[in-house]
Parts: sequence; C-alpha cells; structure tokens
Amino acid sequence: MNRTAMRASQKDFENAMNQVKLLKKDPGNEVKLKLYSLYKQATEGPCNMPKPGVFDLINKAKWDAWNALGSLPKETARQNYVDLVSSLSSSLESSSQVEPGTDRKSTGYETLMVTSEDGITKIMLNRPTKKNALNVEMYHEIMHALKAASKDDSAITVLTGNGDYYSSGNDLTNFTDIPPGGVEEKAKNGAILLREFVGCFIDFPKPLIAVVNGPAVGISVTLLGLFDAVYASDRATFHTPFSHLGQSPEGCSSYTFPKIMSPAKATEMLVFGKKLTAGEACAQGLVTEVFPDSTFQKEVWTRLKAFAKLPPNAMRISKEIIRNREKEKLHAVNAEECSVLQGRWLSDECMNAVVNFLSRKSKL
Ligand SMILES: CCCCCC/C=C/C(=O)SCCNC(=O)CCNC(=O)[C@H](O)C(C)(C)COP(=O)(O)OP(=O)(O)OC[C@H]1O[C@@H](n2cnc3c(N)ncnc32)[C@H](O)[C@@H]1OP(=O)(O)O
Repeated sequence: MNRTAMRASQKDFENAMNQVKLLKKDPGNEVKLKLYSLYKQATEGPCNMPKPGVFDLINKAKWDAWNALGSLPKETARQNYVDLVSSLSSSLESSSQVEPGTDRKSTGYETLMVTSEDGITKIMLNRPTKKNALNVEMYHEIMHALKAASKDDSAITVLTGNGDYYSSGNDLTNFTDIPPGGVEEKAKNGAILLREFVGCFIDFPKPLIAVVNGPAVGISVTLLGLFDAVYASDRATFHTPFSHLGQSPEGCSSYTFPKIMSPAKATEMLVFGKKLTAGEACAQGLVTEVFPDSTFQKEVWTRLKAFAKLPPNAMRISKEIIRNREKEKLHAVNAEECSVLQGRWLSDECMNAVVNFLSRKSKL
C-alpha cells in the first residue's frame, strides 16, 4: 500500500528527497520537471527567476514548470512533492513485479496519482502544467481509479488536484484529434465516453469527497453535484462557461444545480457563465465548507481521516439510500445531456470557441 502523507512534515520532505536519489529507474524528464518545480516551490515559494531565453531549452523547461505552480503555498508544494515521490517509488517498484499481460494502469497512472492510506483512497489529478485539464487518457484513468476504489478496502474516496488548479475542465485539445470518420464520429465518440465517465460518478458506491484545492472549470465543477461532500480552499473559484464555449451543461448539472441552488442561480452559472467564489458556492450549497488556503490541507485531511474511521458498511448503505432514489433520473439526465452536447460540438459556435483558445486568441 502506498504511503500517503496527508500533511507532509519537513522530515517527510527530507525523506522524500533521499528516496528520489535511491530510485532505481530514471522516472523520465516530465516527472523530473515536476519534482524540480515542486522542490523549488516548497523551498523558495513562487518562481523568482528571470525567464530564460527561448534557446536555453533546459532552463526554459524548468522555469515553465516552476512558474506554472503560480502561488501554490509552500506547504502544499511540500505535500505534493512527498505524494509524487511516494507514488513514484511504488509504481516504479511494482512495475518490475507486473506479470506480462497485467493491466499497467492497475499499478501506475500517467495522469493521476492514486494513493491509499488511513481508510482513504486519494485520486489526485496530476497534469499541473496544464492546470489538470482532462485529456482522453485522464477520463479513462479516472474511471479506472474509481472502479478500483469502489472495490478496495478504503472507507471513503477523495478527488483532488495537484498544483495551483483543481482542474481547468475538458482539455480543449481533445477536439483536435479527428478520426477517419470526421467530426461527426469524433462527437459521437466523445458523447459515448462522457456518458460512461459521468455514469461512474452516479454509480460510485462509497462516500466520494472533492477536495477543491484551487480554481475549477467546466466539467470539474458540474460533477461536484454528484459528490457527497465538497471542501474548498478559499482560493478556489467555480466557473462553467458553457455558453462562451458554444456548449451546454453536463455532469447532470442541468438537474443537480437547480435542485442545489435554485433554478435562477443555476441559470446564472450554467447559462450565463457566472464565476463563483468559494464563499458564494458555499452559500449556494454547491460547496460544503470553505477553509483558508493556509490551513486547508491540514484541516480537511484531519476531518477526512476522522470520517474514514466510521463503520464503512453503514456509510455505504446510508449513501445508497440517499442516491438510489435519484439514480434512474440521473442516468436519464446524463444520457440527454450527452446527446445535446454531441450536437453542440458540431456547431460553429463551439468550433470557433475551441479554435480561438487553441490559437491563443481567447482564454476564460
Ligand atoms: C470526452 C469529452 C467530454 C467533454 C465534456 C465537456 C466538458 C466541458 C468543459 O469542461 S468546458 C471547460 C473547458 N475549459 C476551458 O475552456 C479552460 C481553458 N483554459 C483557460 O482558459 C486558461 O488556461 C485558464 C484560465 C484555465 C488558466 O489560465 P492561465 O493561468 O493563464 O494558464 P495558461 O492558460 O497559461 O495554462 C497553462 C497551460 O495549460 C493549458 N491549458 C489550461 N487549461 C486547458 C484546457 N482546458 N485545455 C487545454 N489546455 C489547457 C494552457 O493551454 C497552457 O498550455 P501551454 O503551457 O501554453 O502549452
């Protein structure tokens, strides 16, 4: 079982630094950049180096990785460094024990860090340099991790983000990989994947908790209506700019949001794209509780560890009784939202918005 420090001490951090030196296999350049950036953030705070010139490729890559961490607090960077080393050690160790034909993803993920300790399975979105945007691989890996978590011996499951963002939502480059069947086939495949993905959240049997460490956009916000509790840092924001993107709501939010926050407030978010602060999202019932960013990790994980000590079967059954009444409806809403989105993805409004983002003409 992976060792996860819920709040890494200086000693944990030093141990992790030593562990890195002992790794038997080279973890690759991408991981080394992540380690470098988290180390710098943990020890020096936000990037303070002048930006290297374009031809100074190595230092430019290091600068980009560090700078991408933004104002991530030192304590969080230290925690993330320890988590990364922990997941790295176990995935590199266990990969040598994998039998031929065994699913690679049961031991190591490309886009996630998954750890389990103290009765808590933690699924951490791990593309911090892309603000944890969900690419196709990440959708598949999250489904895989949720299915594994539903069967493991943990009592609760947590979804969170690595770096300064919780998630910037769907990776807009997902739209660029057009199959031989053209954009229609692309939209159809996207709708199938989305339906299956959201279905995993509807059906997840254990308490599922979001630890929203920073800004959340798009599908990472809409899904929150399917979580059992949502804890947010006061740095987090909640933004669903679907109309700006020529798209329409998903994640069952067209049903859950009006119920949670009233139809008018849901319309402000889902139709007009109003961005909420963590405090506003809490006042409207989308967020369970907000914590100051400086103590967020400490307070949340202390609370979650206490929850995870409760009798797991009782928690499962209580969730089941709350969720079962709604399940059929939620699956029907999910199917309808995916079908509407399939049409939206083929619209000029959507295609123009994606092209504008990818050609760096627009940002949220
Ligand atoms: C199977 C398909 C299912 C689809 C489900 C439907 C889901 C819908 C949604 O989720 S809609 C929401 C989509 N998200 C966005 O529109 C966000 C787009 N991103 C931004 O506007 C900005 O990046 C930002 C405001 C999130 C952050 O801005 P900033 O702090 O200035 O950082 P950068 O823009 O420099 O970002 C760093 C790096 O990350 C890349 N990136 C960030 N978010 C995304 C994204 N959603 N898709 C693709 N790439 C993203 C960004 O391009 C930068 O990359 P670079 O360093 O330039 O290579």
